[in-house]
Amino acid sequence: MILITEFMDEDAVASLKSAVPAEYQPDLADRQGEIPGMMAGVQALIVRNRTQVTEDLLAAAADLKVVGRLGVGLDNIDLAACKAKGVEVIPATGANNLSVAEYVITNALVLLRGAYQANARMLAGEWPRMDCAGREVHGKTLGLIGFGAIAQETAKLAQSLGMQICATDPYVLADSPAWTGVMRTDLSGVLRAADVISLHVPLVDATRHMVNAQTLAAMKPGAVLINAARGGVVDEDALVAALREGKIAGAALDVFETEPLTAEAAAKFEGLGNLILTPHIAGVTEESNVRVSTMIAEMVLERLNKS
Ligand SMILES: O=C(O)[C@H](O)COP(=O)(O)O
Repeated sequence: MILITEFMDEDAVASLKSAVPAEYQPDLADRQGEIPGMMAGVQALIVRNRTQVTEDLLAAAADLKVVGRLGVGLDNIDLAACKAKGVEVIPATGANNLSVAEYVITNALVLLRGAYQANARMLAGEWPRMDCAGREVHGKTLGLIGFGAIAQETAKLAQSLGMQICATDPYVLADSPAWTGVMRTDLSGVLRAADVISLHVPLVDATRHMVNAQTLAAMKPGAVLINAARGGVVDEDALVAALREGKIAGAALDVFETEPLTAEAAAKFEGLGNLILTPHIAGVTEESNVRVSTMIAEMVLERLNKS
């Protein structure tokens, strides 16, 4: 039996159902408390980023062999507890690289251009030409904090637009071909050089609030920040202060310290110009949903067939 607790491409669900009994409840992550009670007989659990795969859930999952993750971030899964129970965790590595890379490039263009938030003023009869005359990305520097596969895809797109790239990542070896045409530096080097900074690190202890008052102060005046990684990597209060004080020129946030973003948690962003908020969709397009879902369906079935 397979239990799917969040949305998945319907064709991929159908292919699972044709092979093994599968229960598809795309809203089950909203009722997290019900999941442990449904785990008896479940050999594979398929989740996105909202289902919390905790030690408690695993304790109720005597038959579980594999967790398929319809995405790449694993901070909602207790990896140590999975390992201890011999439960394999399979992420959809690579399947949403392009959608995140396109998201970052779109936001770099929109944030530097500064032209797309004029509707209210124009509908009120204004003609704010000079306020909407922004900057080009060509010739600007994109700084990537974390230089894994998604960041590398983003770098390629940015280079095709004439951007320079600098990046930091202690896990990509100095002699990796990935660095060709990219300035390899450290965090402070990225903060100093970049006009656009994009985050590509997982949320772990070492990256929590990695972007804080100090790092924001070290960014170039006029620089912008894009976070499509994980909410906890950015200290939201420090970011709001930096935006209010004009220390940086804009930000795009796809991920938040609290998700879903409640009206209460969103209130601090009220009234900020050049701020783009999206609901954790950087990695989710129609196409990536098909790629991610197909990959996980195939890999989960392969894993179940082995046992
Ligand atoms: O980790 C990821 O790949 C992204 O956060 C997308 O994951 P999601 O599809 O669960 O939103």
